Amino acid sequence: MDRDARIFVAGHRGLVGSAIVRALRAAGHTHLLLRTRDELDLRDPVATAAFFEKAKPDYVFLAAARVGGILANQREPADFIRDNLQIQTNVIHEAWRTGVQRLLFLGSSCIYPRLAPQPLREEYLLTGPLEATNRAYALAKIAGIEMCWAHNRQHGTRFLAAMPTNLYGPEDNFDLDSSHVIPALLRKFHEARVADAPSVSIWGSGEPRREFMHSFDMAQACLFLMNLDDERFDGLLGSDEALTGRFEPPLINIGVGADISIRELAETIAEVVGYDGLIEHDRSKPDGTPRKLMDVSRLNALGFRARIELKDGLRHVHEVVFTSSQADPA
Ligand SMILES: NC(=O)C1=CN([C@@H]2O[C@H](COP(=O)(O)OP(=O)(O)OC[C@H]3O[C@@H](n4cnc5c(N)ncnc54)[C@H](OP(=O)(O)O)[C@@H]3O)[C@@H](O)[C@H]2O)C=CC1
Ligand SMILES: C[C@H]1O[C@H](OP(=O)(O)OP(=O)(O)OC[C@H]2O[C@@H](n3cnc4c(=O)[nH]c(N)nc43)[C@H](O)[C@@H]2O)[C@@H](O)[C@@H](O)C1=O
Repeated sequence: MDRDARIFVAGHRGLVGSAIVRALRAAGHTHLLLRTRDELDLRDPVATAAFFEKAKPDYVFLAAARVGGILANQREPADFIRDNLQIQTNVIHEAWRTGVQRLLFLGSSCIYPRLAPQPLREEYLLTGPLEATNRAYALAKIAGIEMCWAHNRQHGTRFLAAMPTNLYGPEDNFDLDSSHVIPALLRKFHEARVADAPSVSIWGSGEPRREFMHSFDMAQACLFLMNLDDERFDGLLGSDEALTGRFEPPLINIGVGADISIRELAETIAEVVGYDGLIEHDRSKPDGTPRKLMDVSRLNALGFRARIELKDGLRHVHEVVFTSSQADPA
């Protein structure tokens, strides 16, 4: 991407979008196109079309979505499938119509079957039943992958779908009902330490395993992919199965390649925060998928590796969010 390229970061105030904006600015990009949801609701096809016609982006990072943790996904499946289908349909369609050079669509590791072999390889897409707690969200994301693929096949576009593992970082959602596990536990343990509370309750059995990546590394991976030379980028764009006989969607996993149990995560967060009380389990809350470990060999083979160790990343987020330090995680 040239430094003066017109780059639309959809969802630029979110966890991932804000990290992408920081990474783009650090790399010297000056022509960033940024709109809040109030300025441009991407569920609205007319407003989205008008924006693309006027702003004419060269590149699009599609990090706008309805996002939430296990409970939000379970309680509001209609909102999750509707908003995400609408946002991605409008953005992908307009990106094709207005001649965007490259688009990066962000999906999620929950697109893979609930009981897929581990680590999760890109080829496991559509090979089995999905996890019930986030099936609506996952199906919207799968539709997004197919939309990128269909546009590449029919229109020769260069739209790539990246599937990140579970993410965390400074601009996360820290609401205890709707957030993901890391922001929830950072807040719960921090508040318990301040209040000198005897115990902290975590959801589920603590046995599920998850892989976590800091939003700094996630943003670096996104820029790395969008900056690949044509030969390597085009090599990720999938083939036409009807012609080649091979199932090759335009799909690449983003992750760190290592996971831990939720119980171990809770113990690590307690240590980072300095809390030494008891950890209890609220078994009325769902566990979700037993394990989601990404196979990141395709990304690694291209030359990208995540840099931030989980404990360092947790310390960074705790400092920035709960002690107002502006430390750089890398
Ligand atoms: N967080 C995670 O653990 C993971 C996230 N992902 C994916 O990464 C991407 C980014 O997620 P994340 O940064 O965590 O999400 P956030 O919830 O932090 O941010 C979402 C962003 O999307 C914008 N947005 C939401 N709805 C609309 C809309 N209707 N019109 C315009 N903008 C909208 C929000 O805008 P505003 O700020 O103006 O409200 C916000 O900036 C998503 O595609 C998500 O599925 C994938 C795997 C894991
Ligand atoms: C990224 C991914 O995120 C979602 O899936 P998830 O990985 O299951 O998300 P989660 O981070 O909310 O939970 C991870 C694990 O942690 C446990 N857990 C313990 N205590 C708390 C707790 O206090 N809050 C939360 N949220 N979880 C807790 C929780 O019970 C679960 O076992 C998808 O819906 C979908 O959005 C998606 O793609």
